[in-house]
Amino acid sequence: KGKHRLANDVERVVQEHLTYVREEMCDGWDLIHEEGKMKVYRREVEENGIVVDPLKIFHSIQGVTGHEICHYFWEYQYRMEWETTLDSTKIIEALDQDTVIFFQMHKRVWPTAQRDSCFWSHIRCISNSEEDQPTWLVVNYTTPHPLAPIKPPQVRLIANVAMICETIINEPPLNPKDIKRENIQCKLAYVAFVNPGGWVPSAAVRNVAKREYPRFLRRFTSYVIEQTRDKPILF
Ligand SMILES: O=S(=O)(CCO)c1ccc(-c2ccc(C3CCCC3)c([C@H]3C[C@H]3c3ccccn3)c2)cc1
Repeated sequence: KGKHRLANDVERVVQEHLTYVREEMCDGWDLIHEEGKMKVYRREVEENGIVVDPLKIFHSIQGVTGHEICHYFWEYQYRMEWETTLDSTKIIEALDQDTVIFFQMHKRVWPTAQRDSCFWSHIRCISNSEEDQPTWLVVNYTTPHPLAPIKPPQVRLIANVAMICETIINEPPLNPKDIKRENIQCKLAYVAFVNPGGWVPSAAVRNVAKREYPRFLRRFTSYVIEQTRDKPILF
């Protein structure tokens, strides 16, 4: 199938994330939260007085693959089952079988105005050298769309989010068919650049982010563990 109108944007943003995710976690990143294998880092950044703190979360989940994490993160039909911060979500356009455009209404976070978001969402498998498992990723990136007009007082979020996953197979058995869920784990890096799109009280957004990102990742990963428990492993 031919290239769609946003194919070049998708390629550029995916490559940026792949380059960026490997960046050292030292300069200017604060470890703001740790629970189990989850480490949450943040940089404090303001643009024109608006908090746009980049956020990076590293996590390792036992018993699921990177493909399964990305599948449940990208697919529309599961979203309202793990996303607790949305009033609604819908696909307004499909660009190809791996790239769709979402329009979402986010729950209002007092005292801020309600946010909505319109972003393309792309899922991709990157097979590196054949002996390792492939890397799976999802990128959500804000884009304008005629079916998602800005409707004040709602404020349009500007989001650039990536979920990048590796699958580790511990003590691989001779026959890959014998791999069990207790032998696999997913190492994920979640990166979020979210600009609230309009004035918000810095302290309020920083507190909400510090609480909500770990909560969302905890809930999302538990959801994937539940959904995949009795299913064949999706590599
Ligand atoms: O991973 S995704 O792509 C999943 C797609 O559904 C994603 C996740 C989170 C957001 C988001 C949206 C709004 C806010 C703020 C801005 C002013 C008022 C709300 C925040 C900040 C506050 C942090 C936060 C983190 C997680 C959940 C909710 N709140 C984050 C957007 C997309």
